[in-house]
Amino acid sequence: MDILQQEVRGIALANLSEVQSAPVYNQTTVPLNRKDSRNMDQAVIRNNTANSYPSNHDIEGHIRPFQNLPAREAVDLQFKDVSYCVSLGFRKGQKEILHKVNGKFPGSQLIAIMGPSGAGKSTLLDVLSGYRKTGVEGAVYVNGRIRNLNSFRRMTCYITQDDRLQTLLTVLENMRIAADLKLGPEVSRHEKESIIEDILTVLGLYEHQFTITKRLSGGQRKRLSIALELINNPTIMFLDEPTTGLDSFSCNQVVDLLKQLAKQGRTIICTIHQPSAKLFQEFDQVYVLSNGECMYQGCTNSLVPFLQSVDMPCPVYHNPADYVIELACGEYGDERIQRMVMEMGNGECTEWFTDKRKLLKLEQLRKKHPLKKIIEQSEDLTATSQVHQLQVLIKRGIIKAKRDATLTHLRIGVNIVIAAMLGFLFIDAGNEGSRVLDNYNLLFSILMHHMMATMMLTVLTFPTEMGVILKEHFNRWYTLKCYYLSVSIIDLPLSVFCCLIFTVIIYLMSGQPMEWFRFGMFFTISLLIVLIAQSLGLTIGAWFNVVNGTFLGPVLTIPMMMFAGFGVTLRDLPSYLKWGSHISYLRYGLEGYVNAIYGENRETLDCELKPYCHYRYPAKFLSEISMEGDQFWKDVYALCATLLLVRVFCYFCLRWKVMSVR
Ligand SMILES: Nc1ncnc2c1ncn2[C@@H]1O[C@H](COP(=O)(O)OP(=O)(O)OP(=O)(O)O)[C@@H](O)[C@H]1O
Repeated sequence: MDILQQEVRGIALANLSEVQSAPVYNQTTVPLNRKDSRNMDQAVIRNNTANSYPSNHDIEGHIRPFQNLPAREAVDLQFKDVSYCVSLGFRKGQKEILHKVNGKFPGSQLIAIMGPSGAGKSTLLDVLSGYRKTGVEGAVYVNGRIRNLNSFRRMTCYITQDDRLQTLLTVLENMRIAADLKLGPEVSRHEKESIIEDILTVLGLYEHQFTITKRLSGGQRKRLSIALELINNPTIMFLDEPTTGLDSFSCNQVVDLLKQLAKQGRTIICTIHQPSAKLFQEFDQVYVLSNGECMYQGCTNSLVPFLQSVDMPCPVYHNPADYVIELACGEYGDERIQRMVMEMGNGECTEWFTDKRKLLKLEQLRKKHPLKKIIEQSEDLTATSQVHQLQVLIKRGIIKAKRDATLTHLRIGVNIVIAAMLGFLFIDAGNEGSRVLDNYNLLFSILMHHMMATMMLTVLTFPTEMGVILKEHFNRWYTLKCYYLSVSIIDLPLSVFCCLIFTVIIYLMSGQPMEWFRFGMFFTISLLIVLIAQSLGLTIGAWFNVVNGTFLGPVLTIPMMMFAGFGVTLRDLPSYLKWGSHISYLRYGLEGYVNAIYGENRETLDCELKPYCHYRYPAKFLSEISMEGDQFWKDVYALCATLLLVRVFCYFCLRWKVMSVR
């Protein structure tokens, strides 16, 4: 398998040297056919409008090539007896989605996996790309040799159906980040810029390079998804429903582009629902699935003769793609499906390929692609060092944070507004002996604000980010460790700023003691609570979707509140529940606040509003709520330990989530 890795590396190195020398495609411009000229006309018309697509043809009518993405050596993909099972849950058994399917996907071809909804198209794509590993049986061969997943992933990319993009970055920023993460340090900035310019031009995104991604149209987003993965010039591209949700013009553009990529030696495999007759003709090969079995495999043009041969002729004027889907749906009876599956040998039959002689057997493929010298390759699939990944991810995080209306602007606004509201409600409560209980309520309110506002914001926003992480991590942009570290680092200054602004407002308005060390203690506790809440939010957001997370976040907080010592003092907690107060970080937070304000031998309080002040002496109040003794540092240590634990736990949750979907 290492030899295969070596082979891939060889291709990659060859590719790099080609980038530096003469680009292969300078000599191999592809003349336009009739369809191309039609497209060019359309492109020209659109170029005259405000929202234009740039033409990807030169003035002589040739398709403008990828100058900086040289051709790839074609890679053959074959699979034998591939089955895939999912567990339906505890004691519910298993469900087999793919039933021992076989197939051959030769290199340099644009291949469509078709079938009705639920036939198993996405599942087959996931299995072939290596995205799904658990529950998979059978063998996948790459150039005649059993697939080594690590080597295979180095030469492939996976483009999901939903465009998982960083919507707050411009097209160019997205491309630059992708180039920085996906191209090794040996590629210079100039080369990266040339590659980006080339890809954006060919994909018709050059004119939109300064547009924020969230403002792109569906078709442009899809092309950007493809552009991002093209940066490191993959040999095999898997695309899940690249045309879904696009108008016919955008569909044609995307498929035309895929065809160009296939012509350059890449194997392009995509699932597709029900293509129009015109779009269907664009594909070189079709693989039709029905209920997890192969009904047809072969050249697109051979589908009609095949249907004829099995006595299911395609009606005249009927789109063959529509007809075969109708058959696969069982509209003409299940026995027809079974007949086609049998005739096809569940994908083993190669009768209907264009040029059968060119289809090589596994041993012939191995001979054609001999083993190369083994070079040790690390298990790490990423192209750059972890320090570099961290730098790039932090850079991206900062751009996002500056533009994020929810996580940054709203968060700062909420902190200012809530601090001012609480300040007005508890104005000057901090120094007045008759308002000690009010002030205690205020401290608890501050604790709840820091906890809920930070946690819920993360619970609501992180699940959206999870999809992007899954895609980028699978496509080897970065390691999870680097991503997690970057998130933690980026959030820190914002947390400090929000906490500081909140603490200053509330501290001054509520008339807390004007001593720097007390302010420092108060701020420290606030910051630790915010960081713990953020980590809990990340954990819940990584594990659950938005709906479950929104429910579970507050619900899981209730026991922590019970044990904080607010309603029931720590002394009055039943002995069998005392353990709860030791694990409640809210208890340490509240105790820390109380100590910051009333501990450290605070002097006697003013008593101006009422003739009798029960808690004029702070020590008396501390004793009554059983928080006497200066516990502050113990609380800080406990909060630091909780923070560390939750952070580590969060990382493992994230890891587990990334692994479990596969
Ligand atoms: N984790 C799972 N548990 C149970 N059933 C599953 C699971 N994943 C997929 N399936 C089932 O497997 C079948 C194939 O799903 P898949 O998503 O591959 O279909 P598809 O052909 O891509 O459909 P569509 O075109 O609608 O996306 C469906 O019936 C789906 O319900």
